[in-house]
Amino acid sequence: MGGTSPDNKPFVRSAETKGKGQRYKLTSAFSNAGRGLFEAVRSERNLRIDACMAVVAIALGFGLRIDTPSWLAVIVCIGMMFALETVNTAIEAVVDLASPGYHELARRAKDCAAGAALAGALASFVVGCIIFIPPIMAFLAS
Ligand SMILES: Nc1ncnc2c1ncn2[C@@H]1O[C@H](COP(=O)(O)OP(=O)(O)OP(=O)(O)O)[C@@H](O)[C@H]1O
Repeated sequence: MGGTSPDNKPFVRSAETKGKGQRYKLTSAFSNAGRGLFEAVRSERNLRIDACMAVVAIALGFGLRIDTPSWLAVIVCIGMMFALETVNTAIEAVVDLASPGYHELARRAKDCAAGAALAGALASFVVGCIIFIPPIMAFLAS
């Protein structure tokens, strides 16, 4: 479709053909994005921890019958964490490609990407505390 890589693996769309108006099927775009998410979850411990936290939050949400605004906050936090960790994984891969050896800019890029994921995780933790602690306390007191 769009040429081959040096090791003969087909590009869905190469940088060369990108600007020439070549059609790119929506199904291919979804399949590549899904593969990226799957690979990130498989390779990144932090994403697997996020997935476990998401399952716990959803179970608590059903168990404690949280309201619609709380569900919206939980869903946004889960989506934000998966997005940030996946972008962090992408940045790590690009940095490793561009700078396999030590470089101060590589360090800064990776530290900033990790910092973004940490900021999202801290915000999600606070949101989780605000949503879940009051009903848990009420449940324990009853
Ligand atoms: N090429 C490099 N040059 C300079 N420092 C680097 C380089 N690669 C990694 N580092 C430093 O090592 C840290 C860990 O990098 P690594 O690639 O192991 O990420 P990681 O442990 O998978 O991070 P995360 O937990 O965010 O997924 C980076 O945050 C950075 O400070």
